[in-house]
Amino acid sequence: MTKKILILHTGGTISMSEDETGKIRPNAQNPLATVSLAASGKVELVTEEIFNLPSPHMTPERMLDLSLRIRRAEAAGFDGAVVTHGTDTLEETAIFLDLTISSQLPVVVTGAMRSSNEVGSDGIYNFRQAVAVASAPDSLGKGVVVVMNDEIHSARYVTKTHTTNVATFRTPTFGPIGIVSDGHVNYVQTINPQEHLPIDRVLPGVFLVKAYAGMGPELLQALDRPQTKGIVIEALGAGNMPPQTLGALQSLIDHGIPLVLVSRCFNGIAEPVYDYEGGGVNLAQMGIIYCRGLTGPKARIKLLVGLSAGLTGRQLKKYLNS
Ligand SMILES: NC(=O)C[C@H](N)C(=O)O
Repeated sequence: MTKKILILHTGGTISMSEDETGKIRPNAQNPLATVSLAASGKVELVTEEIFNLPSPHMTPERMLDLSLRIRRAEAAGFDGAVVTHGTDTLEETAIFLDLTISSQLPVVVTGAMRSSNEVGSDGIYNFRQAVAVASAPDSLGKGVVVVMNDEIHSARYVTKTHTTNVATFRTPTFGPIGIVSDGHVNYVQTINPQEHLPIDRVLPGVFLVKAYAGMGPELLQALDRPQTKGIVIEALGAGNMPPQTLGALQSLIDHGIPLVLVSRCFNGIAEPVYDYEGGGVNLAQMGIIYCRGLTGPKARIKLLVGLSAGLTGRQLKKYLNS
C-alpha cells in the first residue's frame, strides 16, 4: 500500500548551496523539491516549505507552528512526517515535537552537514533514509526520531557532537535506537514512553546557564527578576555547584522560579549524591529539580513545555523527573 508522507522543509544546510566563493547560503528554491525518491518504494510525498530558515533562527514559537502542523497530519490521512531542519538546533526542535505530539504517527527529523551542491553532500541521502524510516511499519509509536548518517536516534537524547563531520549526531550514554541499512529499517532498542503535553502556546522567560569552576552569583542574580519563569542549570559532574552560587540560587527559589539541574558532562545522568557545600544533596534539599539524562538545551525545552502547559510545583517536578 502506498504510504502518504508529509514533508515539511524548514531550512538549514540541507536546503542551502555553496556559492562561487565557497560560502554556504540559503536558496529561494529548495533543492530537495525536485528530488525523485523512486528507489524508496511506494511513497507519496506531499511537500510544504513551512520555513526557509537557518536553524539558529528557530524559536519555540516556530517549533510550536511545526508541532501544530504535524498534529493535524494524522487526521488528514498522512502515514508519517519528515521534517528537514538545520542541524545547529535540530535536537531542540526534535525534542519539542516529541514532547508535544501525542499521535503514533512516525515523525522523522533530518538535516545535512554539507549543502546541496558540495562534494559529498549528505542531504539527499539523509532525506531518502528519513522517508524510508517515516514509511516503515516498525516506526509506528516510536516517538519522534532523528535520522542522519544511517542511524536512527531518539529525539529525547540525540545531540550534535561535531561542527562539520557528517557523523555528528550521537546519543551519549544510550546509543542509537536503530540503523537504516540498504533501505531496511532496523530498530535495536526502545526507549520508555513519556508524557505528551499538546500545548498551544509557549511561554517566554526560560533560560539556560552553564556552571564553571569559580562561578560566582552574577549570572544568576541577573536572572532574578519577575520576567524569569524558569532556569535550567548545566551543573558540574554528577550535579554539583560552586559554593559562591548558593545564595543566588536560594534567592531564585525564594522568588518561586523553578530551577532545573542537568550535568554539563557529555555522558551520564545527574543525581544528588555528593554531600558537601554546593553538592547535589545540598541542591536537592534546596528544592532544585534534577532532570535525568537530558542535555541543557533539551531540559530547557522540556521545562518550557511543562511551564507552557501550566504545570507548577509537584506536577512540574514529576514531569521533569520522568
Ligand atoms: N548543518 C546545518 O544545517 C548548520 C546550519 N548552520 C543550520 O543549522 O542551519
